[in-house]
Amino acid sequence: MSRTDVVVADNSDVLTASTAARLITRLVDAQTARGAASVVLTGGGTGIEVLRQVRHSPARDAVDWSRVDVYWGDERFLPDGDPERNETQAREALLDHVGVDPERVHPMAPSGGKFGNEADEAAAHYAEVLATTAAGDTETAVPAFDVLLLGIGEEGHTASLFPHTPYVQESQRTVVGVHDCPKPPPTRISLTLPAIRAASEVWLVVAGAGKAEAVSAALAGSDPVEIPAAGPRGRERTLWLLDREAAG
Ligand SMILES: O=C(O)[C@H](O)[C@@H](O)[C@H](O)[C@H](O)COP(=O)(O)O
Repeated sequence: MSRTDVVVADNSDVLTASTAARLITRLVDAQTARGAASVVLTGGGTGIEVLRQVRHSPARDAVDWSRVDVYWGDERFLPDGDPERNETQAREALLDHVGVDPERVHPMAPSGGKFGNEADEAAAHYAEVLATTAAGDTETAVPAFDVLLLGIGEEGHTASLFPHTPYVQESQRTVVGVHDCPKPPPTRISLTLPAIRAASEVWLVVAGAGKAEAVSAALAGSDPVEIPAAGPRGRERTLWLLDREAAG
């Protein structure tokens, strides 16, 4: 049975630094248990700052980065190398500074690449990548990610699943092309809730008073169609990592 925990840090600096320490420990524990670790990264300022904090942590290299499988929960569908891409920011913040195995880093496709400007095709391809690496891990053809990181927006979006959209209601596909996003850029790729729920642990890392209402609504068990951040849950654990402002 999955459990939900809420941990509140005094401020956003303590939140991101402590989340980085927790992530390092989670990855080391996974590698100790099964020889590898898998993490799903998020975009957004808070999520990227966590990666920067991992990079600067004295404990960073307790992780064998060559045995970490890296995925993304969502991506802005922009040209390769675009500074607004979550992949670009994650590489600058952490991945380019540790010894990850390029074969084990799985970015979502950029626009203008092999899928041109077809975000839906790029999304379908990422679903195939997940199914291939899942190897029967879970019933949803998605790897049993050790930890899946998420941020949330003030109106309750998470990953690129926004309120009252068909994407947050998707129950079959694991990855979708998302169009007309209210948060720029308008076209994205996102894991769906069934894919997110394949993770062993889901961590929602949230800072700032502007998010307090969405956090409160999600924790109160709102309908994910209204508050998508109410939808994610880990198979073993759902962890809300908040600063005091976001905790309300
Ligand atoms: O690509 C994105 O924009 C993210 O995946 C998005 O879900 C983000 O995590 C939240 O919007 C929080 O962003 P902030 O941490 O910048 O508020």
